[in-house]
Amino acid sequence: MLDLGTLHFSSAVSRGAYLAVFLVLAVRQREARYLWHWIGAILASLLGALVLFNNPIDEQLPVWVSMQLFAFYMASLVLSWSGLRRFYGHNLHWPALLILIVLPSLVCLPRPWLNLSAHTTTLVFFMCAALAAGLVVVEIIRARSERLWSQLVVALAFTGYCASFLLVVLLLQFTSLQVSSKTSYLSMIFDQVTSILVYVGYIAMNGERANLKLRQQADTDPLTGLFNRRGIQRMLKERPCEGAESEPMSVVIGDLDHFKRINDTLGHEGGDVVLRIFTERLKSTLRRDDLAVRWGGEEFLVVLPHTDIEAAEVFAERLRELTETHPFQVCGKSLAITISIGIAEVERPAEHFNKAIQQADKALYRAKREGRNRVCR
Ligand SMILES: Nc1nc2c(ncn2[C@@H]2O[C@H](COP(=O)(O)OP(=O)(O)OP(=O)(O)O)[C@@H](O)[C@H]2O)c(=O)[nH]1
Repeated sequence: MLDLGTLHFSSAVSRGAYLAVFLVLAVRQREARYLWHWIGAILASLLGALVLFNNPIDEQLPVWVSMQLFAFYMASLVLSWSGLRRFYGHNLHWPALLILIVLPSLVCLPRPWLNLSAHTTTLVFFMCAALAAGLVVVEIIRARSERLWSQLVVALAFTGYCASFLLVVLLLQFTSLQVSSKTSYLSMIFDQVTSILVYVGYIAMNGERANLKLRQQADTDPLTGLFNRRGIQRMLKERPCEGAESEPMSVVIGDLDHFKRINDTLGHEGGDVVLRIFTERLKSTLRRDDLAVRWGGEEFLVVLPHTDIEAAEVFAERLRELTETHPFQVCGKSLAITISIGIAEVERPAEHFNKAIQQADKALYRAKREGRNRVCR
């Protein structure tokens, strides 16, 4: 079996390794300030491990050593929590964080004068530690909209920490449990496993979010924030039917008329403003399940689930009218802009989506040929 000294040593070494990895990440991702909190958390627990390494646990620890230990381990937990708050974009309340870090140490301070036993101060420490670990779990539960699988690993680890700290509180309070080399041995093994889950979990959360962001950027048109072609193809692959196969589905392709003239008179920036204003109008006409896509330069595609060709025509006509009757205010000028629209119903199965787009595209060209500012099917 491993002796306690070896466990403390391996704990310190593994934390040193995590520290190196997190430092590299923090230097490469300067905007990710939460990484510095997690670096602080690892550093604090590394220092705590070194203090334990230097002090035999079977003897009652001197007040000064207990204070250091409690402060380092509380700092590790609290900085984990503050890092997560930053990760999710929440504000920090530094005074509250500091109080939580130093409270167990402060309780140690008057120990010799108030005749407080080490047992009482240890109890306070574990209660504060359970609170801090619980706060981490609450933070992750509150942020479930982030949809990161890796945050579940961190939540699991901190649930384990919180439960084990509460268990120690109960045992200290209601049994004659003494902190000894045997209990320390078990807690060290538990900590070694759980801290791996926490730190690897943090690295995975960081990577998973970066991946999601990249994928979102690749699927989104930066000017309008709508899906681009790639985005809609992926979306349809992931949600192929948009409802039952028996449900109708239609596609609408709209192209702003004479857009080149707008660019020629107002410049490219003016043209961009028109595209943004049109996007807002388009969005205001959509239902929750409808998907809008920037299909090309001044061409927009709308996928309308649960919609037959008649209903799609009503939608398209409304969009055409909204564009025509509300002049666009750009660079202090009021512009009358119109749109030509082609529509088609998607034959089932949904694999015929591309065929429907070709049909809507043909209808759009007919709308252009027949004089623009109209809907064709
Ligand atoms: N401002 C701006 N212009 C764009 C963008 N993408 C494409 N365009 C311009 O859109 C114009 C499209 O011109 P055309 O394809 O000739 O079509 P049009 O002038 O709208 O004429 P019709 O479609 O026939 O009514 C071109 O001048 C492109 O440079 C963009 O992101 N921003």
